[in-house]
Amino acid sequence: MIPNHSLDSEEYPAQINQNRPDKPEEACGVFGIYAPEEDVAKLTYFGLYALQHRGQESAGIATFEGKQVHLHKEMGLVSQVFNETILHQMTGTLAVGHTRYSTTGSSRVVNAQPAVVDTRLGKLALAHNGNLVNTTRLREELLKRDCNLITTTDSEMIAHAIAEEINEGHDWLEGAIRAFHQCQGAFSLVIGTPDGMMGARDPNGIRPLVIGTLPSDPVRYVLASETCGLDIIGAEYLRDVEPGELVWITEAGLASFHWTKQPQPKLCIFEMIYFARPDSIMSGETLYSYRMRIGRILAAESAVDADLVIGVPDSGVPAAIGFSQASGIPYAEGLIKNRYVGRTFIQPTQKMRETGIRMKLNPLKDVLYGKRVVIVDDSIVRGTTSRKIVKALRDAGATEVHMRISSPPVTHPCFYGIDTDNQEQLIAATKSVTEIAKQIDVDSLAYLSWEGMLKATGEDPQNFCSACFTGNYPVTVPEPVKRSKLILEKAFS
Ligand SMILES: O=P(O)(O)OC[C@H]1O[C@H](OP(=O)(O)OP(=O)(O)O)[C@H](O)[C@@H]1O
Ligand SMILES: NC(=O)CC[C@H](N)C(=O)O
Ligand SMILES: [Mg+2]
Repeated sequence: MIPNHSLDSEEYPAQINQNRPDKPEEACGVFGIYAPEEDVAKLTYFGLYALQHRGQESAGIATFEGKQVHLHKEMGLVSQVFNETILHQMTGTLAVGHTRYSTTGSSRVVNAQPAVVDTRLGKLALAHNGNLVNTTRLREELLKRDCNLITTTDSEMIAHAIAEEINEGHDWLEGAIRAFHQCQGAFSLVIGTPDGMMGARDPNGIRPLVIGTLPSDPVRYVLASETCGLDIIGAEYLRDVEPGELVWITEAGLASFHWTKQPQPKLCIFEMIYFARPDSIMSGETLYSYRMRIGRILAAESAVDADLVIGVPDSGVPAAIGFSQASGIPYAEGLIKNRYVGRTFIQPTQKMRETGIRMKLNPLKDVLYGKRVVIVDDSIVRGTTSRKIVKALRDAGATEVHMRISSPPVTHPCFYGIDTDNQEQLIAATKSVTEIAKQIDVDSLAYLSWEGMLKATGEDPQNFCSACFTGNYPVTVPEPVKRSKLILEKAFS
């Protein structure tokens, strides 16, 4: 157990992390389970294992045994942070877990989650996916209330805001709800307490959070960022935590509270396009199905004459299959992914990122030689992946390379918990499609339309946040925060 981290030299304001070439596009994974009869630490470990793609910097679990909290968190992957011995010591009736990719506050162990904070009712342990946009104000308020903030994360601020309300006499639920009203931005939360576990989403439900049940009597509940976190432990998907909902899970079961009068669903569409796992259910179906469908729409919108369709593993593959089905052009595997290389390339320099891509994806010469190839990926963010891949395909003998992207151009950074880069790093923020095609050296390039992407969800397009494609941010981003990531108007025009 390592409760002893302290922050020595990092300065505040902890604005949203910016301009870090080593950052892939990720968010965080949260998990929680209330099941006194089970080994909750081990089940949380498995849940986090399934949510590893959401954050690869650090991992942590807190278990509650009455008022006692066992906490272990470290930098690294879930499999590196935990082992049998550690998990064995983490007894309890409920557990909360987190895989982190930092968005506010640096990537250091002190900032790893769950954030554990003392209150008059006992400790709370909070795991957060999302990102607040009003951290400067919130921090000032908390400091005025003499809070002992030891990290530079927004997540710790939420934990302290709840603790402050509890310490002023409110109970867990009132305290949490009062604190949520002080937070602006994206927050999907799992919060452990000695008396039960909470799950909550911000009024827009920007980040996902689902509820599952264990096949047990009495019914026990599980919370996870995605349904793949339920599948791995044999829990059944019950439903999503709704935007603006708080669920309270105790020995008595699950109670639901709608803590805000005007919830307005704005699920992040990038979760559907790229971020979440294809076997996770969102909007009533697995994302594999959604991604196949947008591949089909892409083929209809931007047909091309070619011999072969290939996908960029992993996340480009379902759309490539859909593209092939709709166009009638045969699908093949043209790039083999080394399964031991993580989701993306966490290297500090551009040169190392590029080596990372070669290490990760290797072209199949026999498949590609002499062929006119359509290559489908889910997104182009900085353009590093596409440029390298196109070169590799040509080196392998492809005679033409046509790139098709199953999302619109990413032109704006995310402030709500996916770490798309600073705007000037986003290739489509400053370049036209023709310029991008030239830069990545393809014979043709086409993106999915924004309308096509949203129509394919089968839901009201208003129910999604697509700010990274439009710049229309559903939760107002304060000017100083905007400035930390956006190209200033003058420079842009
Ligand atoms: O334009 P870029 O900045 O290079 O980023 C875009 C690439 O990054 C993502 O893949 P990633 O390798 O992160 O994960 P995946 O294996 O799940 O596809 C995405 O699917 C694109 O392939
Ligand atoms: N990507 C996320 O969801 C990160 C959660 C939180 N903002 C942090 O930086 O720790
Ligand atoms: Mg990819």
